Amino acid sequence: MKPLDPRDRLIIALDVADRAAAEKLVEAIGDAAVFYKIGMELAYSDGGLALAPRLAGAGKKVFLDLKLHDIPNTVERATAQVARLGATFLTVHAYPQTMQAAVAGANGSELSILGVTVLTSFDDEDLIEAGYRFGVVETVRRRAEQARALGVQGLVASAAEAGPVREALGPDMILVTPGIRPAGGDVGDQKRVATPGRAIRDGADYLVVGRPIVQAADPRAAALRIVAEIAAATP
Ligand SMILES: O=C(O)c1cc(=O)[nH]c(=O)n1[C@@H]1O[C@H](COP(=O)(O)O)[C@@H](O)[C@H]1O
Repeated sequence: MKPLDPRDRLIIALDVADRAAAEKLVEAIGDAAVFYKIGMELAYSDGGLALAPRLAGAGKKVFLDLKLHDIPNTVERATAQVARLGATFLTVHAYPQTMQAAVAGANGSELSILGVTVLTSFDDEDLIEAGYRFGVVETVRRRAEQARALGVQGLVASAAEAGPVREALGPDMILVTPGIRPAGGDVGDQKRVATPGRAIRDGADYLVVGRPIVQAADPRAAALRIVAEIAAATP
């Protein structure tokens, strides 16, 4: 289950407005990557969600980043629907009720559930502002422990706290880290970022990269550079 080839560890976020733009990007990336994330922007566009079975049928891996969060009955039934789309990963917010329901909904399918711990655009102050009792590292660690106890397959967290998260998860759970920026890259709205090399060295299994590839003048070259950095950091 864990990726061995550096190329398999890069997940490219197809954060584009429509299916045609996404197809064009996948075509341009070619064999530089195999794993693609369909997030809210593309999923809610006309035919965006239908791209998941299309890509899976073409031999790509698909991460459906729908960040489900609702009452357990709704999450379980929605997850069972998503499980028919051929995706490898589905995100839900890492609340215990939500994670438990998603695991039940995916039961018996190929779909793995990833709990989104604390968004990488949040820092300690943002959590306090939102009414949380703990800062980022403690909140992520607690959610990691809850996810593990509930049999969730993996977590999404920033590479900035990958070390303590990996400790809480143990070696087998999947750790996916967005907020990846090549050294000196524009951070944008992200607050907890790390370079590809650091994320891998600190225990990430997969890196999610959007704008540094999607908005690059040459997305394939940008993807190849990140895969090379992953390879250089892989023991
Ligand atoms: O669930 C995610 O993938 C996610 C979680 C998180 O905490 N932070 C985060 O940035 N993401 C996603 O990862 C991608 C990061 O995009 P870039 O900042 O452009 O590389 C986006 O598609 C986000 O929706």
